[in-house]
Amino acid sequence: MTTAPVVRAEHLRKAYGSTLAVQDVSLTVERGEIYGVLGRNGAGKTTTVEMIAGLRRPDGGTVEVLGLDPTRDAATLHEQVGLQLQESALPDRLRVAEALDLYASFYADPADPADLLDLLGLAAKRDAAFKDLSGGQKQRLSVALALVGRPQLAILDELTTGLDPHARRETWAVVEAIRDAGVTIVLVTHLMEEAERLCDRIALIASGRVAAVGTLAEIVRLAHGEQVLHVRPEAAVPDAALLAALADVPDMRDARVADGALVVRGGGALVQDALVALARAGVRTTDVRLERASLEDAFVSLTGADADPSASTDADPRPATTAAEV
Ligand SMILES: Nc1ncnc2c1ncn2[C@@H]1O[C@H](COP(=O)(O)OP(=O)(O)OP(=O)(O)O)[C@@H](O)[C@H]1O
Repeated sequence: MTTAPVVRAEHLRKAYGSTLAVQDVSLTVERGEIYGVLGRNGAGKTTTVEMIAGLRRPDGGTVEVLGLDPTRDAATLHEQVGLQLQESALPDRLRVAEALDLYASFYADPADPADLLDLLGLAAKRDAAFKDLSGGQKQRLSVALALVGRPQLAILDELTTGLDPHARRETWAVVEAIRDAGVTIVLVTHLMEEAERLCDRIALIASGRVAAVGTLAEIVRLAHGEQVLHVRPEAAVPDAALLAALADVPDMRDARVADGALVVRGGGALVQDALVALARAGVRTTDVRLERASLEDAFVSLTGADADPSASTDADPRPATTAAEV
């Protein structure tokens, strides 16, 4: 098995007229991973993956997929790359099994449609017409169609947009099953929770550029350091006195008081150093809690974007205090 990356994109650029959709995107997708391309609507995610898929020719930069040029070697790559694009539609009356058989006929060595229907939980729907499928079932069928050519790479764009939380979770399980079957996946999403749940590595895209790339843990660390410490003083202490007590804590990036509790962010030996500094200042503490900074915090910090839950039109299973979308 080769260890060469499945996708290697360098300094990709693409404009539509005067709109510079992708300004400078470089990314490398390794074999076997689920690679997330995460960003707000209009950030340039779809344009990026369309260049990777060979559907658009870059204005600048280079892209290689499985060692080939997606535009020049489109015919060869068609057999190797499965593509599920946003809002794929099929004729209303086409039945699930018919659609799969039709797509299978495009390939020399297709997957067994029955196996795919099992994998995607659609076996009971094999005779259902496209128009009678639920949103989640339609999405899963579109994934099945992307996989029928037995691709090495599957590109899945906004796979769960518009699905309810239950259908979304089912679809996530399918993506994991596909990865476990050996397919490398590029997953375009604007859902934080989806990226957190599924992706081995993530490229955060903002305004046509890569704001950060890495594992979730790396991105969070890059943005905030590793730790967020919440401490509540036993007795009321003026805010200024609390903050003054922490003034010399090494590796502290931020400290603030909210509702009488201190929230301290930083790296290194933050917890120990902050608690010692408070003790030295005579502040007795209770309710000490350490929190992992979330991907959403990291996104806001790295891209300067304002995570605004009201911008969302999707059902979001998480509490309203956290924005699930970027
Ligand atoms: N065919 C097109 N013609 C003109 N402008 C386009 C076209 N496709 C995309 N754009 C513009 O390019 C920018 C990037 O769009 P793109 O679809 O790549 O972003 P995205 O991150 O995938 O967003 P979304 O999640 O909304 O699809 C946006 O400003 C968009 O309006």
